[in-house]
Amino acid sequence: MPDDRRAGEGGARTVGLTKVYGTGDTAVRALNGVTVEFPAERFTAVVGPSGAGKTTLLHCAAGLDTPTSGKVYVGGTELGALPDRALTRLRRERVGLVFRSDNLVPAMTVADNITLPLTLAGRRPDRVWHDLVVRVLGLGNRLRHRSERLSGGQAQRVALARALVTRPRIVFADEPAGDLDSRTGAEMLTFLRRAVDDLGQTVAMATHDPVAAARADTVVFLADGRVADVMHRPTVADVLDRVHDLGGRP
Ligand SMILES: Nc1ncnc2c1ncn2[C@@H]1O[C@H](COP(=O)(O)OP(=O)(O)OP(=O)(O)O)[C@@H](O)[C@H]1O
Repeated sequence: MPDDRRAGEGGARTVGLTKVYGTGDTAVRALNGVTVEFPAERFTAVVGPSGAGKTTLLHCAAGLDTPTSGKVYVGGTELGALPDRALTRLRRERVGLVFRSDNLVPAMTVADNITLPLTLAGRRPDRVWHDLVVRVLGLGNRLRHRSERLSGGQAQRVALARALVTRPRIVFADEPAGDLDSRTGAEMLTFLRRAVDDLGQTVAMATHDPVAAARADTVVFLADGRVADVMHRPTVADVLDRVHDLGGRP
């Protein structure tokens, strides 16, 4: 589903991003000059050991957290230059989020959970796009189910559909398979791939898992808040080797 506007303006990128939590002796430099590209219509994984800054990077890139310095662009728009209301709107309409154990509203149907971001924004779904997302994610026969009856893997797929329904510029996924067993986790990664390959979406995913990372088109290695390496067309063995070279387990 690529469109020219999307291809022309790119997915998202950060330039010299720094994030310091706290002050004085207790200050933690979670990001230290991170320049990274999440190209349009590509699947990018961010890998690194615990505390490397993966979640902080995704949160800053998604406009959920404010960097201490540096810039974030979603499409052609610089987030730091936006007034609050415009930032809220961009976050709602241009960014999709999928987190570990994502919270669906349990008493609502799958259908209503998927369209929730649009309902909150007072918008109607684009039916053609909505139906395509539902079909590609294999949720067509679940739409009337109550969300509390879903398995963990199904719930994550609904969370992905909810992230995609606004047709965002980019979907940020933080350990989206982290709470799933390995088979269901692998399925979730297949659906993230489909979001890119079949729907022309852009995905940025943080993970500890080299097997998950190898499903991406590009892997960005983070260590101590810095980009340590970027690998294109990764294999599991290459990711494992690189993680080992960088001095640790992912
Ligand atoms: N709200 C916060 N206040 C203070 N320090 C924080 C906060 N959030 C994160 N940090 C610190 O920033 C650093 C980076 O954390 P972050 O959660 O981004 O890493 P991560 O790579 O996602 O780790 P994990 O894989 O364990 O989730 C860590 O040292 C963490 O303790």
